[in-house]
Amino acid sequence: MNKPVFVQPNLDGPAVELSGVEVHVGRVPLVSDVDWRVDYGQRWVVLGRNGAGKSTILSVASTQRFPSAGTAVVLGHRMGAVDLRDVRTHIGFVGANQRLPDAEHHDAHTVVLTGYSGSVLPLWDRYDDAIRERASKLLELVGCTELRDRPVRVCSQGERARVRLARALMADPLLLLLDEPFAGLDLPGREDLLMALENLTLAQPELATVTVTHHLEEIPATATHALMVRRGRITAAGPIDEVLTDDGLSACYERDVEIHRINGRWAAHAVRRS
Ligand SMILES: Nc1ncnc2c1ncn2[C@@H]1O[C@H](COP(=O)(O)OP(=O)(O)OP(=O)(O)O)[C@@H](O)[C@H]1O
Repeated sequence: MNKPVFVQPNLDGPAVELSGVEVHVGRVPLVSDVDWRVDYGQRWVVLGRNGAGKSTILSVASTQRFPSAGTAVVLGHRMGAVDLRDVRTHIGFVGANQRLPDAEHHDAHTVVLTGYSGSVLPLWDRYDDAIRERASKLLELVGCTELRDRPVRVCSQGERARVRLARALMADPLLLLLDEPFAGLDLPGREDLLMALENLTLAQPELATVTVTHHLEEIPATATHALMVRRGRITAAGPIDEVLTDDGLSACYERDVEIHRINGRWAAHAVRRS
């Protein structure tokens, strides 16, 4: 039997390149013909109706799921060709329903620390003073300094969303994937998290980010590209100013919508015909 080949991220090519990707469950196709390239430094948003296939595409980009057909190259390595466990440690993933299983018994600072070891339980011997300080700084970045000693299980939904983001950043990722990170946040909470994301991308210009969202108000002002998905297929992908148009979004949502842009931020509503 061949030994697994352990590899480190390769920064020469794109952060993610999906070519002809399909994902099937049994004979049911969840997504088909997905061609998508994310370069380092790009900040993508992914839009589409419920069930369109956004999370499925993200699960391939995060290497959690293998494509049924086509090729997926993530951080410079083709899935299926090499052992990706070391590459995976450079991918930050935040999901709206992502549980922080046993870690829920721990305080927020401890939960953030587990992001460094990529473990569910804290591995205390791996956290030196600098790592602990980094966890504190990330809690500060997401506006949660006061949660430091609070058990995560008593934190509100919005507070947990921010703790998840800080945890994902602990590994110092090259690729950050956020699946509906704003779900359940109130307006100030959403704005704080947006600001945290915008600050992050300013602080780490080479980081590639992909954010799935249902609301244009949740698009960071620093977003550069948009991917639109309808019924498992990409309807548009490219620079956000070119693809996030009334026609583009209407085609994606199969509904006439109108987009507004105010001070670099986005908003949309359905066109009502009286
Ligand atoms: N294991 C599975 N078996 C059958 N169908 C599945 C399976 N997993 C996902 N699906 C279906 O695939 C489709 C795409 O799911 P996905 O979660 O990618 O959509 P999404 O665009 O992220 O939706 P939402 O915005 O509602 O989160 C959905 O119709 C879903 O029901």
